[in-house]
Amino acid sequence: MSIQIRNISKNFGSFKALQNIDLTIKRGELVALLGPSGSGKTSLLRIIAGLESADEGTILFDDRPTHSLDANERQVGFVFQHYALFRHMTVFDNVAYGLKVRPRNVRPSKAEIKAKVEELLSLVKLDHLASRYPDQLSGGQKQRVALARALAVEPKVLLLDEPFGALDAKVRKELRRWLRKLHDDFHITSIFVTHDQEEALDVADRIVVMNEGAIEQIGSPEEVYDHPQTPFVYNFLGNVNLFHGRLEKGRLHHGSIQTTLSDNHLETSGDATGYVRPHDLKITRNNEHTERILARVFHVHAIGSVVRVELNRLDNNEFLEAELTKNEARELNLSVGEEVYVLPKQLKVFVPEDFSI
Ligand SMILES: Nc1ncnc2c1ncn2[C@@H]1O[C@H](COP(=O)(O)OP(=O)(O)OP(=O)(O)O)[C@@H](O)[C@H]1O
Repeated sequence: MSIQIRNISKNFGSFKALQNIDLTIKRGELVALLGPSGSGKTSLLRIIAGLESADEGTILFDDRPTHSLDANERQVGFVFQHYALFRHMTVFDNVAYGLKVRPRNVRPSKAEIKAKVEELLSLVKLDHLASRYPDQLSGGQKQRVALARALAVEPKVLLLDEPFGALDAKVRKELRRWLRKLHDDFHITSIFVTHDQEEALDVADRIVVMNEGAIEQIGSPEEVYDHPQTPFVYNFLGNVNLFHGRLEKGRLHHGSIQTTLSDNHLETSGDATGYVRPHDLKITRNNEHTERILARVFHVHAIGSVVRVELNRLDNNEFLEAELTKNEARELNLSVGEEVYVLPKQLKVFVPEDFSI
Protein backbone atom coordinates (compact mmCIF):
# COMPACT_ATOMS: atom_id res chain seq x y z
CA MET A 1 0.00 0.00 0.00
CA SER A 2 1.34 3.47 -0.84
CA ILE A 3 0.68 6.34 1.54
CA GLN A 4 0.27 9.96 0.53
CA ILE A 5 0.29 12.58 3.22
CA ARG A 6 -1.03 15.84 1.81
CA ASN A 7 -0.75 19.16 3.55
CA ILE A 8 -1.44 17.82 7.04
CA SER A 9 -1.67 20.36 9.89
CA LYS A 10 -2.57 19.76 13.51
CA ASN A 11 -2.93 22.22 16.37
CA PHE A 12 -3.35 21.55 20.06
CA GLY A 13 -4.95 24.79 21.21
CA SER A 14 -2.70 27.53 19.89
CA PHE A 15 0.26 25.15 19.61
CA LYS A 16 1.12 24.07 16.07
CA ALA A 17 2.10 20.42 16.43
CA LEU A 18 2.23 19.77 12.65
CA GLN A 19 2.47 22.32 9.86
CA ASN A 20 1.73 21.53 6.20
CA ILE A 21 3.26 18.07 6.10
CA ASP A 22 3.62 16.62 2.59
CA LEU A 23 5.11 13.20 2.15
CA THR A 24 4.66 10.26 -0.19
CA ILE A 25 5.64 6.78 0.93
CA LYS A 26 6.00 4.19 -1.78
CA ARG A 27 4.56 0.73 -1.55
CA GLY A 28 6.95 -1.53 0.36
CA GLU A 29 9.15 1.27 1.68
CA LEU A 30 10.56 1.40 5.21
CA VAL A 31 10.57 5.03 6.29
CA ALA A 32 11.83 6.52 9.56
CA LEU A 33 10.32 9.65 11.09
CA LEU A 34 13.32 11.06 12.92
CA GLY A 35 13.38 14.11 15.15
CA PRO A 36 13.84 15.37 18.68
CA SER A 37 11.21 15.02 21.38
CA GLY A 38 8.16 17.15 20.61
CA SER A 39 8.89 17.48 16.88
CA GLY A 40 5.53 15.93 15.96
CA LYS A 41 6.54 12.38 14.96
CA THR A 42 3.99 10.55 17.09
CA SER A 43 1.23 13.00 16.18
CA LEU A 44 1.88 12.33 12.49
CA LEU A 45 1.95 8.56 13.01
CA ARG A 46 -1.31 8.67 14.96
CA ILE A 47 -2.96 10.69 12.19
CA ILE A 48 -1.77 8.17 9.58
CA ALA A 49 -3.17 5.40 11.78
CA GLY A 50 -6.52 7.16 12.11
CA LEU A 51 -6.18 7.35 15.90
CA GLU A 52 -6.13 11.14 15.69
CA SER A 53 -7.70 13.49 13.17
CA ALA A 54 -5.88 16.28 11.35
CA ASP A 55 -7.16 19.87 11.33
CA GLU A 56 -6.25 20.17 7.68
CA GLY A 57 -5.08 17.90 4.90
CA THR A 58 -5.69 14.38 3.65
CA ILE A 59 -4.09 10.97 3.94
CA LEU A 60 -4.47 8.58 1.01
CA PHE A 61 -3.82 4.84 1.11
CA ASP A 62 -3.32 3.61 -2.47
CA ASP A 63 -4.92 6.82 -3.74
CA ARG A 64 -8.04 6.39 -1.54
CA PRO A 65 -8.67 8.98 1.19
CA THR A 66 -8.45 7.19 4.55
CA HIS A 67 -11.50 8.95 5.96
CA SER A 68 -13.56 6.93 3.51
CA LEU A 69 -12.08 3.65 4.81
CA ASP A 70 -13.23 1.92 7.96
CA ALA A 71 -10.73 0.45 10.42
CA ASN A 72 -10.74 -3.00 8.78
CA GLU A 73 -10.14 -1.61 5.32
CA ARG A 74 -7.14 0.36 6.53
CA GLN A 75 -5.34 -2.86 7.46
CA VAL A 76 -2.84 -1.14 9.71
CA GLY A 77 -0.61 -3.01 12.18
CA PHE A 78 0.91 -1.27 15.20
CA VAL A 79 3.87 -1.77 17.46
CA PHE A 80 4.27 0.66 20.34
CA GLN A 81 7.16 1.39 22.67
CA HIS A 82 5.42 -0.31 25.57
CA TYR A 83 4.67 -3.75 24.47
CA ALA A 84 0.92 -3.67 25.06
CA LEU A 85 0.72 -7.47 25.12
CA PHE A 86 -2.20 -9.14 26.88
CA ARG A 87 -0.74 -10.21 30.21
CA HIS A 88 -3.20 -13.01 30.83
CA MET A 89 -2.54 -14.64 27.44
CA THR A 90 0.37 -16.82 26.41
CA VAL A 91 2.76 -15.74 23.68
CA PHE A 92 0.91 -18.03 21.28
CA ASP A 93 -2.48 -16.55 22.13
CA ASN A 94 -1.17 -13.01 21.91
CA VAL A 95 0.03 -13.61 18.36
CA ALA A 96 -3.16 -15.49 17.44
CA TYR A 97 -5.47 -12.84 18.91
CA GLY A 98 -5.98 -10.68 15.80
CA LEU A 99 -6.92 -13.74 13.75
CA LYS A 100 -9.20 -15.27 16.39
CA VAL A 101 -11.32 -12.13 16.75
CA ARG A 102 -12.02 -11.85 13.04
CA PRO A 103 -15.68 -12.20 12.01
CA ARG A 104 -16.59 -15.82 11.44
CA ASN A 105 -16.84 -15.55 7.65
CA VAL A 106 -13.22 -14.32 7.27
CA ARG A 107 -11.69 -16.13 10.26
CA PRO A 108 -9.12 -18.80 9.37
CA SER A 109 -9.67 -22.30 10.75
CA LYS A 110 -8.05 -23.32 14.04
CA ALA A 111 -5.42 -25.32 12.17
CA GLU A 112 -4.65 -22.40 9.87
CA ILE A 113 -4.29 -20.03 12.82
CA LYS A 114 -1.96 -22.50 14.55
CA ALA A 115 0.20 -22.85 11.45
CA LYS A 116 0.38 -19.10 10.94
CA VAL A 117 1.29 -18.37 14.57
CA GLU A 118 3.95 -21.09 14.57
CA GLU A 119 5.43 -19.70 11.37
CA LEU A 120 5.60 -16.19 12.82
CA LEU A 121 7.04 -17.34 16.14
CA SER A 122 9.72 -19.27 14.35
CA LEU A 123 10.46 -16.19 12.24
CA VAL A 124 11.08 -14.11 15.36
CA LYS A 125 12.84 -17.11 16.97
CA LEU A 126 10.39 -17.46 19.82
CA ASP A 127 8.81 -20.79 18.98
CA HIS A 128 10.28 -22.37 22.12
CA LEU A 129 8.54 -19.75 24.28
CA ALA A 130 5.03 -20.06 22.83
CA SER A 131 3.43 -21.14 26.11
CA ARG A 132 5.04 -18.45 28.27
CA TYR A 133 3.22 -15.38 29.55
CA PRO A 134 4.49 -11.83 28.84
CA ASP A 135 5.73 -11.40 32.42
CA GLN A 136 8.10 -14.33 31.84
CA LEU A 137 9.82 -12.62 28.88
CA SER A 138 12.60 -10.06 28.54
CA GLY A 139 11.83 -6.66 27.01
CA GLY A 140 13.39 -7.64 23.68
CA GLN A 141 11.41 -10.88 23.56
CA LYS A 142 8.18 -9.00 24.31
CA GLN A 143 8.84 -6.62 21.42
CA ARG A 144 9.44 -9.57 19.10
CA VAL A 145 6.06 -10.97 20.19
CA ALA A 146 4.53 -7.56 19.51
CA LEU A 147 6.04 -7.59 16.00
CA ALA A 148 4.78 -11.14 15.34
CA ARG A 149 1.35 -10.15 16.62
CA ALA A 150 1.22 -7.10 14.35
CA LEU A 151 2.26 -9.20 11.34
CA ALA A 152 -0.25 -12.01 12.04
CA VAL A 153 -3.15 -10.09 10.53
CA GLU A 154 -1.13 -9.42 7.37
CA PRO A 155 -1.35 -5.65 7.51
CA LYS A 156 -0.83 -3.54 4.42
CA VAL A 157 0.83 -0.86 6.55
CA LEU A 158 2.96 -1.35 9.64
CA LEU A 159 3.36 1.59 12.02
CA LEU A 160 5.95 1.44 14.79
CA ASP A 161 6.24 4.11 17.46
CA GLU A 162 9.68 4.03 19.12
CA PRO A 163 9.38 0.22 19.07
CA PHE A 164 12.76 -0.31 20.70
CA GLY A 165 12.79 2.80 22.87
CA ALA A 166 12.52 1.02 26.19
CA LEU A 167 15.30 -1.50 25.51
CA ASP A 168 19.00 -1.38 26.21
CA ALA A 169 21.50 -0.57 23.46
CA LYS A 170 22.52 -4.13 22.62
CA VAL A 171 18.97 -5.47 22.36
CA ARG A 172 17.95 -2.42 20.33
CA LYS A 173 20.64 -3.23 17.78
CA GLU A 174 19.52 -6.83 17.55
CA LEU A 175 15.88 -5.84 17.07
CA ARG A 176 16.81 -3.32 14.40
CA ARG A 177 18.26 -6.17 12.39
CA TRP A 178 15.02 -8.08 12.98
CA LEU A 179 12.92 -5.24 11.74
CA ARG A 180 15.05 -4.86 8.62
CA LYS A 181 14.90 -8.59 7.94
CA LEU A 182 11.16 -8.83 8.50
CA HIS A 183 10.69 -5.89 6.21
CA ASP A 184 12.87 -7.46 3.51
CA ASP A 185 10.86 -10.69 3.80
CA PHE A 186 7.36 -9.17 3.87
CA HIS A 187 7.77 -5.83 2.04
CA ILE A 188 5.04 -4.22 4.10
CA THR A 189 4.96 -0.45 3.77
CA SER A 190 6.32 0.56 7.17
CA ILE A 191 6.80 3.79 9.07
CA PHE A 192 8.71 3.89 12.30
CA VAL A 193 9.19 6.74 14.70
CA THR A 194 12.52 7.23 16.40
CA HIS A 195 14.60 9.97 17.96
CA ASP A 196 17.72 7.81 17.58
CA GLN A 197 19.66 8.90 14.51
CA GLU A 198 21.80 5.77 14.43
CA GLU A 199 18.68 3.60 14.41
CA ALA A 200 17.17 5.57 11.54
CA LEU A 201 20.41 5.56 9.52
CA ASP A 202 20.84 1.83 10.08
CA VAL A 203 17.37 0.59 9.23
CA ALA A 204 15.42 2.94 6.99
CA ASP A 205 15.22 3.16 3.20
CA ARG A 206 14.40 6.84 3.62
CA ILE A 207 14.51 9.22 6.53
CA VAL A 208 12.13 12.08 7.18
CA VAL A 209 13.85 14.53 9.52
CA MET A 210 11.31 16.51 11.56
CA ASN A 211 11.72 19.61 13.68
CA GLU A 212 9.05 21.72 15.37
CA GLY A 213 6.15 20.17 13.50
CA ALA A 214 7.69 20.54 10.05
CA ILE A 215 9.82 18.42 7.71
CA GLU A 216 13.42 19.62 7.48
CA GLN A 217 14.62 17.09 4.93
CA ILE A 218 13.61 13.83 3.28
CA GLY A 219 16.22 11.54 1.81
CA SER A 220 18.13 8.29 1.90
CA PRO A 221 20.37 7.81 4.96
CA GLU A 222 23.38 8.82 2.83
CA GLU A 223 21.65 11.95 1.54
CA VAL A 224 20.58 13.26 4.93
CA TYR A 225 23.89 12.38 6.59
CA ASP A 226 26.29 13.51 3.86
CA HIS A 227 24.27 16.34 2.35
CA PRO A 228 22.21 18.01 5.07
CA GLN A 229 20.10 20.81 3.64
CA THR A 230 19.72 22.76 6.86
CA PRO A 231 21.81 23.57 9.95
CA PHE A 232 19.30 21.61 12.03
CA VAL A 233 19.90 18.41 10.05
CA TYR A 234 23.68 18.92 10.31
CA ASN A 235 23.45 19.18 14.07
CA PHE A 236 20.89 16.46 14.60
CA LEU A 237 22.56 13.80 12.45
CA GLY A 238 26.01 13.41 13.89
CA ASN A 239 28.72 15.64 15.27
CA VAL A 240 29.74 18.79 13.52
CA ASN A 241 32.35 21.55 13.87
CA LEU A 242 31.12 25.10 13.46
CA PHE A 243 33.24 27.88 11.95
CA HIS A 244 31.50 31.16 12.74
CA GLY A 245 32.71 33.95 10.50
CA ARG A 246 32.08 36.26 7.57
CA LEU A 247 31.51 35.43 3.97
CA GLU A 248 33.27 37.54 1.34
CA LYS A 249 33.92 36.86 -2.34
CA GLY A 250 33.56 33.12 -2.04
CA ARG A 251 35.68 32.84 1.08
CA LEU A 252 34.75 32.25 4.69
CA HIS A 253 36.83 34.36 7.10
CA HIS A 254 36.98 32.67 10.50
CA GLY A 255 39.51 33.28 13.24
CA SER A 256 42.62 34.45 11.37
CA ILE A 257 41.95 32.05 8.47
CA GLN A 258 40.21 32.30 5.12
CA THR A 259 38.72 29.17 3.61
CA THR A 260 37.89 29.11 -0.09
CA LEU A 261 34.46 27.64 -0.62
CA SER A 262 33.56 25.14 -3.27
CA ASP A 263 29.84 25.95 -3.35
CA ASN A 264 28.19 29.03 -4.80
CA HIS A 265 28.62 31.81 -2.33
CA LEU A 266 30.45 34.24 -4.59
CA GLU A 267 27.59 36.74 -4.58
CA THR A 268 26.83 36.60 -0.86
CA SER A 269 28.60 38.53 1.87
CA GLY A 270 27.94 38.86 5.58
CA ASP A 271 27.86 36.66 8.66
CA ALA A 272 27.88 32.95 7.99
CA THR A 273 28.68 29.65 9.62
CA GLY A 274 30.68 26.81 8.12
CA TYR A 275 29.75 23.22 9.02
CA VAL A 276 32.36 20.46 8.91
CA ARG A 277 31.92 16.84 9.97
CA PRO A 278 34.74 15.51 12.21
CA HIS A 279 35.84 13.00 9.54
CA ASP A 280 36.15 15.88 7.06
CA LEU A 281 38.91 17.55 9.08
CA LYS A 282 42.38 16.59 7.91
CA ILE A 283 45.25 16.84 10.40
CA THR A 284 48.72 17.39 8.99
CA ARG A 285 52.17 18.56 10.02
CA ASN A 286 52.73 19.97 6.53
CA ASN A 287 52.68 23.79 6.67
CA GLU A 288 52.51 24.42 2.91
CA HIS A 289 48.78 24.95 2.58
CA THR A 290 47.83 28.63 2.95
CA GLU A 291 44.40 27.98 4.44
CA ARG A 292 45.60 25.74 7.25
CA ILE A 293 44.37 26.25 10.80
CA LEU A 294 46.99 26.04 13.51
CA ALA A 295 45.78 24.03 16.49
CA ARG A 296 47.11 22.20 19.52
CA VAL A 297 46.22 18.56 20.17
CA PHE A 298 44.14 18.61 23.34
CA HIS A 299 43.03 15.01 23.72
CA VAL A 300 43.11 11.74 21.75
CA HIS A 301 40.34 9.15 22.35
CA ALA A 302 41.35 5.86 20.77
CA ILE A 303 38.37 3.72 21.74
CA GLY A 304 36.40 1.86 19.06
CA SER A 305 36.97 1.84 15.32
CA VAL A 306 37.71 5.56 14.98
CA VAL A 307 40.14 7.80 16.80
CA ARG A 308 38.63 11.08 17.95
CA VAL A 309 41.02 13.98 18.34
CA GLU A 310 40.10 17.15 20.22
CA LEU A 311 42.00 20.18 19.02
CA ASN A 312 42.29 23.71 20.32
CA ARG A 313 42.59 26.41 17.64
CA LEU A 314 45.42 28.80 18.41
CA ASP A 315 43.88 31.78 16.59
CA ASN A 316 40.50 31.98 18.38
CA ASN A 317 40.84 29.35 21.13
CA GLU A 318 37.80 27.38 19.85
CA PHE A 319 37.70 23.60 20.05
CA LEU A 320 37.49 21.29 17.07
CA GLU A 321 36.85 17.57 16.87
CA ALA A 322 38.44 15.42 14.18
CA GLU A 323 37.93 11.74 13.48
CA LEU A 324 40.71 9.57 12.08
CA THR A 325 40.83 5.94 11.12
CA LYS A 326 43.10 3.78 13.29
CA ASN A 327 45.60 3.66 10.41
CA GLU A 328 45.66 7.42 9.94
CA ALA A 329 46.12 7.87 13.69
CA ARG A 330 48.96 5.35 13.75
CA GLU A 331 50.75 7.10 10.89
CA LEU A 332 50.33 10.55 12.44
CA ASN A 333 51.19 9.35 15.95
CA LEU A 334 49.90 12.55 17.57
CA SER A 335 51.05 13.66 21.00
CA VAL A 336 48.89 15.70 23.34
CA GLY A 337 50.16 19.30 23.44
CA GLU A 338 51.83 19.30 20.01
CA GLU A 339 50.91 21.87 17.37
CA VAL A 340 49.47 20.64 14.09
CA TYR A 341 47.65 22.01 11.05
CA VAL A 342 44.01 21.35 10.36
CA LEU A 343 42.30 21.56 6.98
CA PRO A 344 38.58 21.20 6.29
CA LYS A 345 38.20 18.76 3.38
CA GLN A 346 34.53 19.60 2.95
CA LEU A 347 32.81 22.63 4.41
CA LYS A 348 29.18 23.65 3.95
CA VAL A 349 28.16 27.23 4.60
CA PHE A 350 24.75 28.43 5.77
CA VAL A 351 23.91 32.11 6.00
CA PRO A 352 21.61 33.28 8.78
CA GLU A 353 19.22 35.02 6.38
CA ASP A 354 18.20 31.59 5.12
CA PHE A 355 18.19 29.74 8.41
CA SER A 356 18.17 30.60 12.07
CA ILE A 357 21.47 29.27 13.34
N1 LIG B 1 -3.17 15.58 23.03
C1 LIG B 1 -2.31 16.61 23.07
N2 LIG B 1 -2.65 17.78 23.65
C2 LIG B 1 -1.82 18.83 23.67
N3 LIG B 1 -0.56 18.82 23.14
C3 LIG B 1 -0.16 17.69 22.57
C4 LIG B 1 -1.01 16.52 22.50
N4 LIG B 1 -0.32 15.54 21.85
C5 LIG B 1 0.90 16.06 21.53
N5 LIG B 1 1.00 17.34 21.95
C6 LIG B 1 2.15 18.24 21.77
O1 LIG B 1 2.51 18.24 20.39
C7 LIG B 1 3.93 18.24 20.24
C8 LIG B 1 4.33 17.08 19.37
O2 LIG B 1 4.13 15.89 20.09
P1 LIG B 1 4.52 14.46 19.52
O3 LIG B 1 4.20 13.43 20.55
O4 LIG B 1 3.93 14.30 18.17
O5 LIG B 1 6.08 14.63 19.39
P2 LIG B 1 7.21 13.53 19.19
O6 LIG B 1 8.12 14.08 18.17
O7 LIG B 1 6.59 12.21 18.91
O8 LIG B 1 7.90 13.55 20.59
P3 LIG B 1 8.42 12.32 21.53
O9 LIG B 1 9.62 11.78 20.83
O10 LIG B 1 8.72 13.00 22.81
O11 LIG B 1 7.28 11.34 21.61
C9 LIG B 1 4.52 18.20 21.64
O12 LIG B 1 4.93 19.48 22.01
C10 LIG B 1 3.37 17.72 22.50
O13 LIG B 1 3.47 18.25 23.80
